[in-house]
Amino acid sequence: MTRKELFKNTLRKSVHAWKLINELPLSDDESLMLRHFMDQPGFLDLHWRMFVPAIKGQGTEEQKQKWLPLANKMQIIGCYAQTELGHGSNVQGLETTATFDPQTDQFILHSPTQTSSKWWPGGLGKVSTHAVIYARLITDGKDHGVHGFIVQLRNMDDHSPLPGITIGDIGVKFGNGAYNSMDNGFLMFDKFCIPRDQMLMRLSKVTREGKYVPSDVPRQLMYGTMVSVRQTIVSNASIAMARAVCIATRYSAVRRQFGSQNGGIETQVIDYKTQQNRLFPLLASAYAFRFVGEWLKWLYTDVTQRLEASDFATLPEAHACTAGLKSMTTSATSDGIEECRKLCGGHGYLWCSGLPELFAVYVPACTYEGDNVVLQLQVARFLMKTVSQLGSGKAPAGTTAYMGRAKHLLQCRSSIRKAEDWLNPAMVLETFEARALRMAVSCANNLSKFENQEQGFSELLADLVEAAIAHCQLIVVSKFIVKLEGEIKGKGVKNQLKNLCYIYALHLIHKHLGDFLSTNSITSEQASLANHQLRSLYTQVRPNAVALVDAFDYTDHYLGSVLGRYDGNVYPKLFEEALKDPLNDTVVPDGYHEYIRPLIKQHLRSARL
Ligand SMILES: CC/C=C\C/C=C\C/C=C\C/C=C\C/C=C\C/C=C/C(=O)SCCNC(=O)CCNC(=O)[C@H](O)C(C)(C)COP(=O)(O)OP(=O)(O)OC[C@H]1O[C@@H](n2cnc3c(N)ncnc32)[C@H](O)[C@@H]1OP(=O)(O)O
Ligand SMILES: Cc1cc2nc3c(=O)[nH]c(=O)nc-3n(C[C@H](O)[C@H](O)[C@H](O)COP(=O)(O)OP(=O)(O)OC[C@H]3O[C@@H](n4cnc5c(N)ncnc54)[C@H](O)[C@@H]3O)c2cc1C
Repeated sequence: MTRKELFKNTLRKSVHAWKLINELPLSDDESLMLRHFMDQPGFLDLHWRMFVPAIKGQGTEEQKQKWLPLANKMQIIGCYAQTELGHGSNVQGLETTATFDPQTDQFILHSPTQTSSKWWPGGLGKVSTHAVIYARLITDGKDHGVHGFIVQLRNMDDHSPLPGITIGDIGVKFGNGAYNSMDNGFLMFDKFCIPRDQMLMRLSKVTREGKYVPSDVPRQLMYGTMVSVRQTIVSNASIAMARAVCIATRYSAVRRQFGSQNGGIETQVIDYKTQQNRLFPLLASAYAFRFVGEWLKWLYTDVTQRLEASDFATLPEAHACTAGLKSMTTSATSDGIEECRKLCGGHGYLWCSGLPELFAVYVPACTYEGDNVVLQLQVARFLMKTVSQLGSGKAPAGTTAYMGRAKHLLQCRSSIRKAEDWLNPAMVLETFEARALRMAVSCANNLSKFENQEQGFSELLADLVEAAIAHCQLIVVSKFIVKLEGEIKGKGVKNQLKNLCYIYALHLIHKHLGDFLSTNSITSEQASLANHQLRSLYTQVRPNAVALVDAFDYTDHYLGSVLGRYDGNVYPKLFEEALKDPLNDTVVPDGYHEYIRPLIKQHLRSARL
């Protein structure tokens, strides 16, 4: 499809999905599922996942009563317009202004520079009638920082931009189809006026007289919509990873190379330990991310309930967990999808393998909802704060509770003696805790050598990110272990999940061996034992690998991959796909007479053939 066709077709699908949701009707969870199977980024994502939650989270009761019924019936379509051409990560650096005019009781929205243009918001370019706009609030010449506003962008009769608004699509993005179904947009305001009651005023207010009334709740609640989406992105990472792994595992069982004896069949590539060493940790990650996603959903629900009761104590942890896990799981999944493409050899590079499109549509997850490095630095700040409070009498809680055992974890030596000891959950956990704590404490010690903490922080950024990743990996491993300790129906299933849990943990040790050795969390002998155990786990997973990906229950239609077909009938179908290519419509290609024939003829003449 051309870009225009792709965009229009996605509009068609989105509106059809919305019709089904109402007609059947579907519950909220079912509606999310339907969107998932629609399987293309589109304006519904931003309307439901960001515009509506932003109003719910930051609007007053009156604002919710006014706007939510319209949004819930999709009589208005909204998006979330925060990022600007010049500023994305640095939200406090946004330039768009919203200046209160007491004479008209209005805010004047203005884009003072080119870099202040909104740039990137999905659904903004061509579809949205409304947006939640983030702009600097100015009253009486004073800048109060960034706040949210509900703004109508387009005329409700003919969809034209309202006077004072310039709006459009930012152009083609990575990949052929991928994210190009979405109208990520730009937007500029030229002194555009909105009524005062369209500032989202649950957190802070501007009175009729133009007085700014700050809230008595943390201003970070303004970032709540991002926290909510980051949480869902973790579960989505599992879905995308599982999809790539399903394709690569099924195909690795079909594909044979070398090893034929006396004219017999060749070896299935899934039997090579190198293939297993690349594939099975990704299979394990798909399960691990699913379980940590379930836990994160619980954490998010818990913090939401606490916030409603004005208990803000767990907000920093919820922010650190959603930011860190969003970052860690999306980076691992993007890398994992690419690894799965390589695991499928040359055929993985074919569009019909389903992997190139999956990669192209998935990889921006490392950037949207917060650049992955920037987000890990938020985790690092949280860790440094926690370390600095050790010994102050304030016991670390939640995911940093292990830091409360700092004295032990800083000096303990792993008691792993034989390979099977690596199947002991307490020993594995302690290894990850020791490594995470020691990396965090080492950063804190190095920071303390700087007179200026912020300067020290900038100097140590790379180490801080590594410490944050170590903490996030510990969370994933520990939540996998907790899952195993809970109720899992079926002993066989539990055994399989145990294998995957240890593959996940031991492979991380192998991959980040430098961290584990340099922090003396394990010895090089213990590292060898971990490798030995890993190989044995691969052997145990091998006979069940295909069943473990079938368990994801993806249809062939959803996978969209010739290589990942459930029936394994890969080669005939590759031919069928090839023959569908427009280049094969004719035997002699268009251009032959124009370019190939004259070239050949010229050579034939000169060679006197
Ligand atoms: C085939 C498949 C197809 C599709 C895929 C399927 C499904 C998709 C699934 C889900 C996707 C859903 C939606 C669509 C996807 C994309 C849409 C994308 C939308 C966007 O990208 S919106 C824009 C997002 N932008 C960002 O994330 C910006 C990142 N920057 C920030 O968040 C902050 O500015 C930053 C960097 C965290 C903080 O900057 P700064 O240091 O300047 O901090 P502040 O001074 O502002 O605050 C300091 C203080 O506040 C704490 N804090 C920061 N953030 C939060 C927070 N969110 N909650 C709580 N607390 C927070 C921070 O720790 C500091 O605390 P301290 O003072 O140290 O105690
Ligand atoms: C597909 C897609 C959809 C999007 N949808 C929306 C949307 O609906 N609404 C919306 O408002 N926005 C949206 N965005 C924008 C997105 O949120 C931002 O792109 C994202 O937050 C990153 O910001 P940036 O582009 O400014 O990156 P930058 O911050 O410019 O990052 C560039 C580089 O600088 C590094 N860097 C930046 N700051 C630091 C630091 N402090 N320390 C160390 N390194 C740093 C980063 O790691 C990165 O390597 C979308 C983006 C994409 C790609």
